Amino acid sequence: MSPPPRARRTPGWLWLSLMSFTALMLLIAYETRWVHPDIHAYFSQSGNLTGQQLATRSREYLEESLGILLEESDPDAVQRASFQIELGYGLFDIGLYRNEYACTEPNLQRLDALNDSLGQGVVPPPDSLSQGLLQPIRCLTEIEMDQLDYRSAVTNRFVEETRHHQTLVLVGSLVIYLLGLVFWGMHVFKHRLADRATRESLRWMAQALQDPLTGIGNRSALHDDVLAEKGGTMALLLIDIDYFKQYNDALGHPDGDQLLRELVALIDRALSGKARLYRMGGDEFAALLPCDDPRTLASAAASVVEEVRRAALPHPDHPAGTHVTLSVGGVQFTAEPEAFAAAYVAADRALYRVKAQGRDGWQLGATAVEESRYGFTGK
Ligand SMILES: Nc1nc2c(ncn2[C@@H]2O[C@H](COP(=O)(O)OP(=O)(O)OP(=O)(O)O)[C@@H](O)[C@H]2O)c(=O)[nH]1
Repeated sequence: MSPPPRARRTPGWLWLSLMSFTALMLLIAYETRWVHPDIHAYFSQSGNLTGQQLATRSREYLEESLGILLEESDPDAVQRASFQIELGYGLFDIGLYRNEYACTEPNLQRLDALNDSLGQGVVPPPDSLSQGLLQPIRCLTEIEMDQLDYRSAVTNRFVEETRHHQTLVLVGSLVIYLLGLVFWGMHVFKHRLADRATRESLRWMAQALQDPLTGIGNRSALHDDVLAEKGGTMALLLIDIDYFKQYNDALGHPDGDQLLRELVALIDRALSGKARLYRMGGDEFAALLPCDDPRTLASAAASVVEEVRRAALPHPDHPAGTHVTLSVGGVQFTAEPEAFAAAYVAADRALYRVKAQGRDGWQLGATAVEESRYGFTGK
């Protein structure tokens, strides 16, 4: 049998937002760490002569040699001029100039020829001297200008590209940031929805266990609470109003409802707030309280009956008196599902024994206590 297909997990909004913010951080790191060295490398040219700088220096050597030859003609000056021309030649004779500037080759030849004749001690007349040096100087000047133009064009392009790049980074950061915020908002929204659903479920669950008229627990709540007490020794009292039908008939159902609420408060007071109360339906209540001793059970049952007697709530149509009375059946039991079921039957029987014997009293269930030993019944 093939295993069931695994449910595909989609990343939640929280993860999406965290991923967006991580992407944003990476983008910023890229911008500050990777781009910066590029800019630095481009603008920092210390130690490297550029195409323009070589041409400038070469031209300066040639101009110097021209100045020497025009002013002096002694052999020493000629030698110095020849040396300057050689230096200028060396800086002029590079691949970049030869490949890209047509004037380079013929002017290098002119310099060669001039230097040859200077080497033989022959200083050309001023006209041809000017030709021999001025032409290369002019060529070098053109190269300088062109290289300057080239450099500013490259710089402009680089600045433009950098600006474009920065705009992209800015827009990208903004988009990622906004996406992150949206994802985060979705996460918070979803979280709130889940919270609300949980609160709603808890409210429904609480309502499902509550009697809406009196606000105390209902029959299901009693079962749940008994299960929660697992193994504990408890007392269960079943409490029924005597002649409630007549009360309703005489005073109306709203007054009947009010009596139900008042009795809850009285029963609670009788048991000193130590019992949990439940409405089992109609005019029947239950009380659940911890009870290690049958005497506690008897005194709890008696207290409930006494408290209502003391309250002397008028009952205009009570066949046997003038005030509201209660019948109570009690039992002690161990909080286990089966023991509880038996205890409930025993308490119910005890209650009906009270009813059968004229009401307004209490009895304890035989399964829980040895009636013969304690004889706990009360009028
Ligand atoms: N006002 C009101 N009456 C209710 C409510 N639920 C049940 N009752 C009434 O409670 C009465 C219970 O009547 P019975 O079961 O005959 O009990 P009883 O009249 O108290 O008689 P005994 O228990 O034998 O003393 C009925 O008349 C129901 O209409 C409720 O929520 N509000």
